[in-house]
Amino acid sequence: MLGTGSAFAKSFDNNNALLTVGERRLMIDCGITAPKTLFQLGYTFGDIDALLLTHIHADHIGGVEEFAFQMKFVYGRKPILYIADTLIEPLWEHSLKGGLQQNPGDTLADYFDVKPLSEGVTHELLPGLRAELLLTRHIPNKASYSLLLNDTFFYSGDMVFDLELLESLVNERGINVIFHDCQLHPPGVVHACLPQLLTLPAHIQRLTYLMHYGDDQPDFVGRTGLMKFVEPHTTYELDELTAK
Ligand SMILES: Nc1ccn([C@@H]2O[C@@H]3COP(=O)(O)O[C@H]3[C@H]2O)c(=O)n1
Ligand SMILES: [Zn+2]
Ligand SMILES: [Zn+2]
Repeated sequence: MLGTGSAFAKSFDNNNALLTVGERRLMIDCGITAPKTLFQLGYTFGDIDALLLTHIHADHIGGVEEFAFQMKFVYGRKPILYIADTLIEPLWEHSLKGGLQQNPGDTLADYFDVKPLSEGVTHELLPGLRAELLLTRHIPNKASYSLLLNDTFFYSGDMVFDLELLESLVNERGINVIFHDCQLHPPGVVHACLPQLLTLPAHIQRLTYLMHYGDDQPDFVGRTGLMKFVEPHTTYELDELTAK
């Protein structure tokens, strides 16, 4: 995990991840803090093969302009950009064009090898890494996607509490690890909040790890029921997590 903080956290970096599969690396979201975090952890943008974006908020896309410019002008190649088909136009028109457009007619494709993802369809992102996007509720009229990885691991994009979805993922789809965004204080208007997540049945809590939390997270250690916190700047072995 590059970071595990909420959008406003200052002691935790943005909730972004770097997945390594064999020799290849996929970054999940690239927020404001991602360029500096990568540097602090000893990576460069040149180490990244592909970027996947969950939705358009600065803690998830605020570092994309630098990523795009560095890949073009420092590393001289187009990384893969995996993104929901519905987000391509708003990402360029509403967020990136102001900084990245150099010539009229420039598009995302001038910086990235854009691979549109359709919701509900499994795509192979890297050899050995399959992903399905799930449209999950975050902010009304704003698309945000969560990820099902290799049919075993659920990684929430920002989303509200959705008991029905979590039950169906675990009870019907065989998900055995959940990384879920967690707002520590209620009410959970645009994120699941801790009191809501504490109502999850025990067998789901045991599979659940909390991320995207605020600066007072240390006050909540030991107060998360059967759920654990995802730690920042920490590597998790998916095979080990999902094998439990
Ligand atoms: N309707 C909204 C919209 C946004 N927000 C806050 O702004 C943050 C943007 O990044 P986030 O990680 O989605 O978390 C959002 C809320 O903290 C919020 O609280 N209510
Ligand atoms: Zn966020
Ligand atoms: Zn968000």
